[in-house]
Amino acid sequence: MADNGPKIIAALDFPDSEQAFRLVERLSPERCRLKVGKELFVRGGPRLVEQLAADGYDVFLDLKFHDIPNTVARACEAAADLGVWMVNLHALGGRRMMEAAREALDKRQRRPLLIGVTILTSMGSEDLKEIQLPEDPEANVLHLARLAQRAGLDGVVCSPKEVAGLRREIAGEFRRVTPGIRPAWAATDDQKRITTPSDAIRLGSDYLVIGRPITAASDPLEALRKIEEELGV
Ligand SMILES: O=C(O)c1cc(=O)[nH]c(=O)n1[C@@H]1O[C@H](COP(=O)(O)O)[C@@H](O)[C@H]1O
Repeated sequence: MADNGPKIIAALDFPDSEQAFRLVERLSPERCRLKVGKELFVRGGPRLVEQLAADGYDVFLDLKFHDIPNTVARACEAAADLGVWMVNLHALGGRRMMEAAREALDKRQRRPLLIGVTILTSMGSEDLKEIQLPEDPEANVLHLARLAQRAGLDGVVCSPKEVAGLRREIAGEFRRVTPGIRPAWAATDDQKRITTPSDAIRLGSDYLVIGRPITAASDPLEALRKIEEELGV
């Protein structure tokens, strides 16, 4: 369901704006989209997000909102004011929370894509058992994705491992945004449900969120180039 733009979303998980901009100034909006998550947002603030958007980048503001419906709806409006392309919330916040966010964004002329995080890609069966959720990650992802679609969301974040099931079960225009991407040459880190970039595309991911394989590489641009080569772009 992705548009024709780049499928790679580079996660700018840097401790400060300077480091983020050092990489960004060597990229281009035609090459990748950018994700600003909690670490960089808390350090760099909304102005950094506005700057990236003004530079022509599609910005995914990844703050994973999870709160009462009113709070999340207002936070989504604030995100939209920054001119971001995509914003996310935790589907585990429930249907009413997701609906409130969608309704708030619907009042606007132009709105970001609203995406629900299902089960974090860092979680495996043991982690789910501990919090008394069904142990099968895919069953949880499918359930939460159906709920998200009914609440009017534009898609979900999940691992590429669950994408094939989502394609079978959920019809229509529903984006599948997948972190948990690890080229064969990269470390797994704290991620549990992972695939390579090419497998993620083959399985049907619309967008690949990639952080440390690029940002922690000794040569981030070379790492990105190798990923593009693997994807044939
Ligand atoms: O919403 C996200 O972007 C997200 C959801 C999820 O389930 N797992 C996940 O890793 N992410 C984010 O995707 C990025 C993955 O980074 P790396 O593991 O370094 O490639 C991080 O910025 C995470 O915050």
